[in-house]
Amino acid sequence: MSKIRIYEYAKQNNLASKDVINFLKTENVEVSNHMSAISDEVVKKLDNKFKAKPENAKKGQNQKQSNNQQQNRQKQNQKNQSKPNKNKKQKGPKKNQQQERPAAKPAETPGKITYHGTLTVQDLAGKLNKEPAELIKKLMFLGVMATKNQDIDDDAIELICGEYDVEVEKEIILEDTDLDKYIEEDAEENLQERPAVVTIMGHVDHGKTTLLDSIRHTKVTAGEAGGITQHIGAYQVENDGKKITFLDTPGHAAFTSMRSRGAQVTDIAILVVAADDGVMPQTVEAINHAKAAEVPIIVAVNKMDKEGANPDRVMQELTEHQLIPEDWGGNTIFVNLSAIKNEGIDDLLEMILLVSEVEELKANPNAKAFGSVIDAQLDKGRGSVATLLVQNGTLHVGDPLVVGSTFGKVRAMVNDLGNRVTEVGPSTPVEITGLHGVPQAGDQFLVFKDEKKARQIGEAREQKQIDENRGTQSTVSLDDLFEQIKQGEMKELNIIVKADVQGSVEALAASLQKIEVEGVNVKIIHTGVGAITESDIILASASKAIVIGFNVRPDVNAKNAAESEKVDLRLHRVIYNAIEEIESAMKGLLDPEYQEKVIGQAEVREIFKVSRIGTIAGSYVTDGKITRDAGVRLIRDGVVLYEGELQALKRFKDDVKEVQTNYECGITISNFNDIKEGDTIEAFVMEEIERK
Ligand SMILES: Nc1nc2c(ncn2[C@@H]2O[C@H](COP(=O)(O)OP(=O)(O)OP(=O)(O)O)[C@@H](O)[C@H]2O)c(=O)[nH]1
Repeated sequence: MSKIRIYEYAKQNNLASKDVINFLKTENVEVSNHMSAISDEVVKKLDNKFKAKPENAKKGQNQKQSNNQQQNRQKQNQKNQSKPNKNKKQKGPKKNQQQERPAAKPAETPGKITYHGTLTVQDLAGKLNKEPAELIKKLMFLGVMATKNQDIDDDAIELICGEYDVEVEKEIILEDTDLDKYIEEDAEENLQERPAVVTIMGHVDHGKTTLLDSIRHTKVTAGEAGGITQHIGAYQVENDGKKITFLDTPGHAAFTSMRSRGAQVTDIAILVVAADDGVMPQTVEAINHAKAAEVPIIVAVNKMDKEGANPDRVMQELTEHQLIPEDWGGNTIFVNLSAIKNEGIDDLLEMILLVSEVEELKANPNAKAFGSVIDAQLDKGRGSVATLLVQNGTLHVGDPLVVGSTFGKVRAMVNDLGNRVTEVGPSTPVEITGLHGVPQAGDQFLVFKDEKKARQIGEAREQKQIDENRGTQSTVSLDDLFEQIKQGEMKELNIIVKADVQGSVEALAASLQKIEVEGVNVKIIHTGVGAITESDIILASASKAIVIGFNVRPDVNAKNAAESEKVDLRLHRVIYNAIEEIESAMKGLLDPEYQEKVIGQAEVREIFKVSRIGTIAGSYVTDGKITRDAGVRLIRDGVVLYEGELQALKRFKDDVKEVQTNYECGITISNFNDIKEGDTIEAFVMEEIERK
């Protein structure tokens, strides 16, 4: 791809950069200034405009002697070109194209046209060198009623072009779809303090929802007229004249799934632990999720009103996870409270404000707004409704914006109290309407100066999303690990370890942690006993981690999630192999020639014991197929009990080569008889894969 910049092109062709930029704008090519690089395609466009016809701009001198007549024509052409450029600002791009045309030579129908975004009838007429009226008539015959300035859809454009035998291509600018590129950096002096955004996490039933409600009721109802709060996915409260924003969906799964989409909205995590119950598995998960996101944790020891409440035990248990109270020489804040009795709520809010201060949370309220989607859905009456959290800048009604892979213009805004508002500043949640599509929680949004640009980028992002969904690029994969390490892109390799028993988890994690290759070491971000779950995969995706399963399998949801999130999942039955694989991958020594591929699964429905043969598993193929020469694994409750070979595969009495989905079969496994009803038999083959 050419990396010529506009000013270079202009210089080479004796043109003013401004004229080049103006022309590109009439062609809907996005350029910001004379330093912008332009693609080959755009250069071609410019050549067509500035070189082909006039051919004078740079060669005027030489041609002077050769042909006077031609020169006159050139002058004429030049005039025609410069005229529209001069008054471009007042008249807009579409008129320019029109104005140019009458002076041009008899208009020829082009062989091919390209466009991006949408076209009005007039735009299309211009591109085809036809009169808009002619197109309007043709459209009418095709059953499309449109006026000159109306946008026509892609199908209609194609139909019209077909009528004229013109090839048509819709261009999507895939470069520059990254919203980060458009975020302007804020000067330090423009930054002001902003409210903290808080997420509440913790084990099931430890009181997350009750705490959220309690904070809302004690704080919101007090000051606000009416006091009926809307559930828009987040709310704000005031304490000591300072605001705090709470995300309304408690739990680390939501938190991390947002993070996996690029949204890091939480500034502080409140870890709720019931004083009578202590640290439970999901408490640990929540800690790991918060740590992976590098978010400070405040511990809320809840249910202090209960009889068995034992806050000391909670503290004790949490020290094992490096959350050490200040009293014991650590730096984790613990607040004892009772959500149900509204006790200790003020203390908690005070502590949140304290941590906010330490974190120096700041934003520029005068910038163009950007932030994240908290929640979004399609409403029957209102169309796409999205709750956005403004993270920087101020969002106004009427602002054009790109949100995830969609775009629009803020039509109306409603805050968490159900009031209509016209503008909202940093750390404020607000529900908006006016988007063309429904974004996803965790998507980022950014306000643009004009609607057209928002639309172009929104459409390009949508296209990119579609392409990416088709693609197979993984987040972090052992296959390209070495490349990433070599390029210095990776400092730490994040790993999640799941195994059948705690002993294996610990052994594996300890060995993995010792690996260090070229300054890159392994960081175990989460461990657990049991099958690999969707939550593990989401955490892996958000943290760019690899998941290692030792004697365990992913459950169905996890398997699907790993596929869609492109998380590299490695399953092992020998600890040494797991360690060696990681080490080799980091050293670039991974032998990628063979890879295991699961080809099918069968459910064991009935057991027949035949003394001569052993246990025959009367099975039903639920997925893929089972083949005679495949390797097999016996899985019970997500745990691999045995891995080996098939001894026999039968349909009724006959030996068969393979059995497809939805068929029954009899399976015997070589040297293994401990098969039970409800077990799963998984068939796999070793497949040769292409080396990168
Ligand atoms: N005694 C007492 N009970 C509480 C307190 N806080 C919550 N509970 C009770 O604990 C139970 C669970 O509370 P929730 O707020 O639903 O817990 P949660 O963590 O949101 O639970 P999930 O949404 O299922 O994860 C409910 O019956 C609450 O009434 C408290 O401070 N004291």
